[in-house]
Amino acid sequence: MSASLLVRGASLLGDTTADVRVVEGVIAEIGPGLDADGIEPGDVVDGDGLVLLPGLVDLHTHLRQPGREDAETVRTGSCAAAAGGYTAVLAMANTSPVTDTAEAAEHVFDLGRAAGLVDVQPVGAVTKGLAGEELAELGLMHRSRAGVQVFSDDGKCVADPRVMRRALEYVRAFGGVVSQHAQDPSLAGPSACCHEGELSGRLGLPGWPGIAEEVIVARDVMLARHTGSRVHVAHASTAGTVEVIRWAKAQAEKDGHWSVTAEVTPHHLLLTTDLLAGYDPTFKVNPPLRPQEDVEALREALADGTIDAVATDHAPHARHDKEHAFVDAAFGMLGLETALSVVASVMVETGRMTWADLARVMSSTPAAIAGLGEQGRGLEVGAPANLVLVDPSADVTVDRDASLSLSRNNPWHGRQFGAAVRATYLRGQPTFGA
Ligand SMILES: NC(=O)N[C@@H](CC(=O)O)C(=O)O
Ligand SMILES: [Zn+2]
Ligand SMILES: [Zn+2]
Repeated sequence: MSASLLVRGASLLGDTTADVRVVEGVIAEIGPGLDADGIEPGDVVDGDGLVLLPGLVDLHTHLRQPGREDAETVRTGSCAAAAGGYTAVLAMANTSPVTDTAEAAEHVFDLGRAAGLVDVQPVGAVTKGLAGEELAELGLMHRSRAGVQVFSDDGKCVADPRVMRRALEYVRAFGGVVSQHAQDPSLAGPSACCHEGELSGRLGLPGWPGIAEEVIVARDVMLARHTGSRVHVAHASTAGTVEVIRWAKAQAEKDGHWSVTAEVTPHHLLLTTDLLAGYDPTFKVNPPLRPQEDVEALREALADGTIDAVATDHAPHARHDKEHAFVDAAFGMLGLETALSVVASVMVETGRMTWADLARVMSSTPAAIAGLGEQGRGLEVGAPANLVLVDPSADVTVDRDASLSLSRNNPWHGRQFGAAVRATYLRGQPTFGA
């Protein structure tokens, strides 16, 4: 397989039909009826009936390596990412050891390059050991070979406002961003595991109220404004969070010297808290699945740009951590392989967004937030050929046992979707399908 290919007759961003010629990993020509000179016959791809999008970029992936290679490795997670149409993923820092030094970040970066299926970009921890007290080596991680731009204690909230303020001040110097797992630890107590509401009462599960997210988001946007820095809201899950972000974006626009961005997960766009009625730990996740009103607000916010991006929060867990009584099971669910199908079904097939909008929220905007400029260039001549071919009229049923992830905590098992990834290319090299 060479890194040169010709994709014939696909609908670019779901719009115009054209051919795309890739030479040595770079988009060389876009137009109707391109000739196949110099392209091996096996490298001419029939795109008829398919939608061509730029490779997806995930701002929020847990790859588990180092430390929990029983749940996922950089290689298996990269395989799952490529199968989901991704060409870059940001690998969260809550590994063991934590990615809180330049060496740790370079290690994850190198594992990603060695796997070679997606660009693995490490996220650096905000605090040493995710303990929430002392800042990690933010500057050294940024200046390292890994070039860390995004910092997060994800899995834990940077709860101390003084620590958050200092982190924002620190990353401002080099244009970095702090991605916050917004969960006030005292409002959502230590055993909170389910949306606090009528259902949590009935099930007898400790509740995790939306306000525990919203107060942290409100605090953080004020800190970002005060410090003139950039804050990113990880996995936004409530209507109240959307309101705060909407207000904050309007202020940031007027002020001009700070910014807030936000992501939503595919599961928070479709699944609701009533799935917990069966006490199945597959549906246990942080933040918890919320009621339909929140889901509606998140969809609207994604469509109108209040929420900037979709991020998977792919969180693989080994059977022995997930198969427990609900209160004891680990938080998190798989997401890389199904994200495009879910977002297409909720947002595109319903007419809320176009394929071009989907490419914006799943590729160019997340690339911009993470400072991965080349990954965000999209379908233009001269851009790296990071491509995904999507079948918009597939009829697929998710099978957890067909997953390329090492884990099986798949909340989509048995669900049917109308769009599916057919092939993925990283700089012209096929990484899935094809
Ligand atoms: N989302 C989850 O439920 N779990 C994540 C951590 C996190 O994203 O907060 C994990 O690392 O398993
Ligand atoms: Zn989180
Ligand atoms: Zn996460």
